Parts: sequence; structure tokens; C-alpha cells
Amino acid sequence: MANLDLNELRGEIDEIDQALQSLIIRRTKVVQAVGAYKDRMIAAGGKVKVPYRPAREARIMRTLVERHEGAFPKTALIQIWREMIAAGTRLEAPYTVALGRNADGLDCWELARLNFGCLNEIIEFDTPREAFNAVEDGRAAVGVFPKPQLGEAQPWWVHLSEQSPVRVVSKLPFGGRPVGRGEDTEGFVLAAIDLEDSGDDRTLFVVSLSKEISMDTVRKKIADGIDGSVILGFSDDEATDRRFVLVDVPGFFCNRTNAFQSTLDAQGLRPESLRVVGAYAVPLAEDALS
Ligand SMILES: O=C(O)C(=O)C[C@]1(C(=O)O)C=C[C@@H](O)C=C1
Repeated sequence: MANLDLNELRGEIDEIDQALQSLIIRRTKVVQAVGAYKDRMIAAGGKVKVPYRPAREARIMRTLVERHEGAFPKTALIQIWREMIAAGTRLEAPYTVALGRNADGLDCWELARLNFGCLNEIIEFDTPREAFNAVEDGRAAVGVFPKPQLGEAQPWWVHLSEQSPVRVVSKLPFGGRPVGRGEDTEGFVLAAIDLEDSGDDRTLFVVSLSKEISMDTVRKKIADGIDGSVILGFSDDEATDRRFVLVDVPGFFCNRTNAFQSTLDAQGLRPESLRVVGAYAVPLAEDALS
């Protein structure tokens, strides 16, 4: 009798597996149609050639987590979709990942593997400049770089210049950390794509200020001006008296740089220049995943 029940249950699992597989086959055909649409846009002169759309992915993941129920862990659910999305994106265009490390040798290999799936090649580079170049010249579709550290030497984000189409487009981990190695790492994804609003985002600015203003003053004034803003890094320009500061601001500010400029002016910081260097979907909170 027990055996009979087991066979019945396994029969039901087989049925479910087949239904899931049929849906994956169907989803893949739709993703290929999206790829063909993007190809037509590129042929018509569209400049964005990388199929990665992190804002759309963030919306998909948030919806999955919101409607989930039952015992299956949400982080594992997300990982199933990560594999599906990464494998499908690869059908749209080559999807190589450039891995940047910081001056301490830290990288985000585990985060890159989890986010971009088991199939995509991860190329490791010795310097942030080399990894950045690979994204810029199209040898890699995306780059994964460790979260900047305050006061670090040669930060990678100084390469996000006005002349470069490369931007920060996503933060990792988005939903669920690696278990064990890499569990404490955080990173940013870089790509040469347009910044899109996911509905819950943060924006990264590089602000050029006089070195005469102390970092304590900068920190205090920016924190007073914008609730929830964080300074992620700073880098002194050797040749001038300028200092570049990387500021992470809540909200999607890409079309509203004036608002940020006015806030800094009101705080008396008067930046010489101010640029958006990225925007990213706010990752899922740990408690939303439990
Ligand atoms: O919606 C798109 O633009 C797609 O290419 C489809 C898809 C997906 O598999 O759902 C794949 C890659 C993108 O990063 C986002 C979503």
C-alpha cells in the first residue's frame, strides 16, 4: 500500500515536471521573440546592443516573491528564475561577464555566478581598468565589481566617465546571498545600457567638489540634504584641487539631476560638476525573503 502511494505521488511529480518543462519551452520561444525585436531595433540604428534589462528583471523577481506561498524557499525560487533568465538572455546575444577586483584583490565571483547563471563565461581581470575596458568595448556584456570601499586606492568607479556609455545598472545580491564563500560580498553590475526605472530604485552620482571641504562636512551636508543618501567613495584628483565623491541617493533621479543639484547648492556644497553614473533596483530585503 505504501509503495502504491509512493508511485502515485511520483506520478504526480512527473506530471508537474512535464508541465513545468512545457512552460519553460514556451517561455524560451517568447524570449527569442523579444530577442528578435531587439535585433530589429539594433538594425534600425538603436545603440543599445546588450539584452540585459535589470529593471525588468527586478520587477519579475518582486512579483514572484510577493505572490509566493508554501514551503519552497523564496531565494531558491529566485535562483530558478535567475537560471532561466540568464540562459534565455544568452540566446538573444553573447553574454560574457567581466569580473573586476578591487585593490585588495576582492571580487564577487559567487554573486556573478548566481546572478548570471551556470552557462555564462566569467572572465577574471587583474585590474578594474581591464575589466571596465572589456565592458566598454563589448568583449563582455556586463561587468561585476565589488561595492566601493571608502578611501580605497584606484576605485573602479572613476572610469565611469562622461565619454563612456557604461553605467552601474544593478546591485548584487538582489535576492538571496550565496551560502558560504562570498556570503558577505556586495557588488555592482556595469553595462552599456540605458538606465530604467524599476519602481523602487537608487541613483548613483559622481560629484566634483573642492578638496578644501572636508569629507566629514561633505558627509554631513549630503546626509542633511537627502534622507537615506550614502557616500560610497571618494577619489582625489592629483592634478587639481578637485575631489570626486560617489553618492548613492534613494529614488530614480536620472531625469531629475537638477533636483539633486539644488539640494547640494542649498547645503552650500556648490559642486563644480555632477553626473549620474548609474541607477539600480533596490534589492529585496532579507525579511521579504524569509
Ligand atoms: O524583457 C526582456 O527584455 C527580455 O529580454 C526577457 C528577459 C526574461 O527572460 O524575462 C530576459 C532578459 C532581460 O534582462 C529581462 C527579461
